[in-house]
Amino acid sequence: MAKVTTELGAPKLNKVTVIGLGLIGGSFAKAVKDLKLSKQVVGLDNNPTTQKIAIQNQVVDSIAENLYDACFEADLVLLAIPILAIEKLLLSLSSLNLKNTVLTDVGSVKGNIVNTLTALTPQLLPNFVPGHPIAGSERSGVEAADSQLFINHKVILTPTQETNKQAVQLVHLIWQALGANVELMSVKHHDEILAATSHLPHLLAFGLVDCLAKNNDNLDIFRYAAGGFRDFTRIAGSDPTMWHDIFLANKNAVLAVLDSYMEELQQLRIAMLEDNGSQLLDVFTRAKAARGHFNKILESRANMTHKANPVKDLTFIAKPTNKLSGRLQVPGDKSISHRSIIFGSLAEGTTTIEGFLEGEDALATLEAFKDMGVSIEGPKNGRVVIQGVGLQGLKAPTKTIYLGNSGTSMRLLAGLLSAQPFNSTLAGDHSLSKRPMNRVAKPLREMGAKIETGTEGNPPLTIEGNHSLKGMHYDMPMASAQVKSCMLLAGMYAEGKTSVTEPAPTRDHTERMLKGFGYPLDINGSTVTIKPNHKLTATSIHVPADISSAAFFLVAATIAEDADLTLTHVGINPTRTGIIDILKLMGANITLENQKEVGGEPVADIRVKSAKLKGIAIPEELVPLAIDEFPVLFIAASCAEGTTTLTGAAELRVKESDRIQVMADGLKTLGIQAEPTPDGIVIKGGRLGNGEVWSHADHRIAMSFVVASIRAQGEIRIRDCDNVATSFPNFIQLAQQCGINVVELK
Ligand SMILES: O=C(O)C1=C[C@@H](OP(=O)(O)O)[C@@H](O)[C@H](O)C1
Ligand SMILES: C=C(OP(=O)(O)O)C(=O)O
Repeated sequence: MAKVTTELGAPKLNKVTVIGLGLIGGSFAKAVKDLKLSKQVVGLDNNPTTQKIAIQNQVVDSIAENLYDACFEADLVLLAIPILAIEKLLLSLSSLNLKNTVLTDVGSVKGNIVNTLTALTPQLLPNFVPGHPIAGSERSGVEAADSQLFINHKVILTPTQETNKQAVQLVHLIWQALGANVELMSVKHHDEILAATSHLPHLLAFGLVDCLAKNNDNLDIFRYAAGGFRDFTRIAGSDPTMWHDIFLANKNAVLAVLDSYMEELQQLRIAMLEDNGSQLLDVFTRAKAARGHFNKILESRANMTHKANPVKDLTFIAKPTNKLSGRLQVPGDKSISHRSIIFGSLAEGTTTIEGFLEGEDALATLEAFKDMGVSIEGPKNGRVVIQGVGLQGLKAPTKTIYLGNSGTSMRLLAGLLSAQPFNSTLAGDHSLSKRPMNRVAKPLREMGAKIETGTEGNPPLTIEGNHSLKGMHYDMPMASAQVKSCMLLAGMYAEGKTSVTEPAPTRDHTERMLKGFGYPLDINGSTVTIKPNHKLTATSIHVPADISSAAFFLVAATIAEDADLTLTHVGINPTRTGIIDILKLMGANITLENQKEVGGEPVADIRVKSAKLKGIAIPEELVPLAIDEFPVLFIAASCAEGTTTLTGAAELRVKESDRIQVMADGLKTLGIQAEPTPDGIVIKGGRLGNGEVWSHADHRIAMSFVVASIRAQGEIRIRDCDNVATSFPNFIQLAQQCGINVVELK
């Protein structure tokens, strides 16, 4: 098998062959050729006109005379012919003795190909990587070949247990080099998803156009047809032969989704017949909300065109200032907001939440539960009302659950969904798609869960339902409240007891909230134990202001020359107050006023005044208690006299960005000596200069550099700030309100 050169992540091959030079085959060949991924690119197509155009348009280097020549010593052969023709081709290929050649295809149905391989040509199975680029268009033919066709499109690979891992890696890398986002999936799951999202809509479009065209008045119908008709039937212009093949090959999955669609139409028909407006309204409102969510997914995919061609690139311009004052209430706690939705949905009865964070991360969790059939009203001014469905009441989501930028949503949901009687897929944005998920997948698998991750243990997560879990004891290798919470959620459904021991205390909101919902659990030192067969009873929740958001103002007021600022009603759960302890060790002037307990969580008003800071060695035991606050603590360290050293914080490298490296880069740009180490950083206090820094789409980095501007010598331009909305949507307004000199560049 060809040696894959991973330099720049792109393979270097000797010979790539494409059989079938239509739009997809031609575009693949042209892209491989343009990017010089192979010394030769050979095409095979039995249409002489296609052969001519392929050479003329430099889609391939040469056209082979026959299958043998085409495949001889090829490293990779891509089969891009109609699905039903593949069977015959596989039989011919099996007689060629293709020892080291990797085969892959582009068909939009995978089951029939894998069945044929298994039944008729099992010797091809190890080197055959079934694939499907989702990049079709109603254009067709080699003349439409476009080497950019796959950029930012998904390619799904559905290797079987027999598929050779190196073969999968080669195909993965080559698609990646063509700009595609590669995902792995089981064959069955792929075919069901495609039946619903692509095949059914095509069937409907073909059917509607045919039905109207048969009508005597069709001329008038087409003449007056408006945008709705055009939008809905665009895909009826697709290649009839190709679609004929697809429907026959994926018959069962399409019939299943067609039946449920026909039932839905039947119900809509009855609702109209019976003048049941409220039912119509219900369906349309639900559909509109779902479509709105889908738009967000599309938008965020578009955002993945990031860096080279950012669709949005929110820039903050921040300038020095001296005086900060006033009373601010920052938005609700993100960790508690996530958990309020999760437990409210799983409870029996109606849960009301006040102070919910209306940021994108917490809203992603909220949407996920709506996708699973939970009725949730709001948020409206921080108020959310959830009609809980009970521990066994979630419904199968009809599509991939999209969790945007939110690691907490994905890791907590992984535990819950592993124990459900239905399949689910969890996906996220560009940043979340790179974050480690084996930390939850591994222990969940030990409990009996069936989870697939991306090749590097990253999202998407594909979770197979209907596997009963067994309780276990888990000694967590890292201090992570997300892993702990994931295990506790799975433990509510597992047979026997599930216990988790953490290496250092982490935020305990899950434990507190479980108790608040009346679910028993046992906490003994660093070990939490949970058992199944209890229930959650609806309650009301008051989410305190997020100390992780307040942190920006705690540092801002400390480093400003003339500051006296109060942050009201902030959660001061002792597993979250590392920021206060660390700042105080550095010499900050922080006092807690008005302390009380609200809904099981301690809160206080935090008053902070200007102070002269000194560098310290940050005690390692405080690291998990301030884990999200380090970017802004690095700004405090830059303004301190002397050196601040952080160790034991390698976790910072796997957050929304590598927070050690990204902060070090930004601080260096501003003239501060900041030396990253594998598990921390060494920062020498100095004068913050001015310049342009990049947040790498990390909300906390963006806000931290706004804080830095207070003591800068001039203007700081902070790029890539859109994600501030994930945790702190009104950050700029509150910053301006207390005197920070910052604006969004429009
Ligand atoms: O459980 C939670 O709500 C969180 C736990 C922490 O992550 P880890 O568990 O990965 O440390 C933290 O960084 C994150 O912002 C929120
Ligand atoms: C790490 C964070 O969140 P999450 O892991 O939920 O993406 C954060 O908010 O800093």
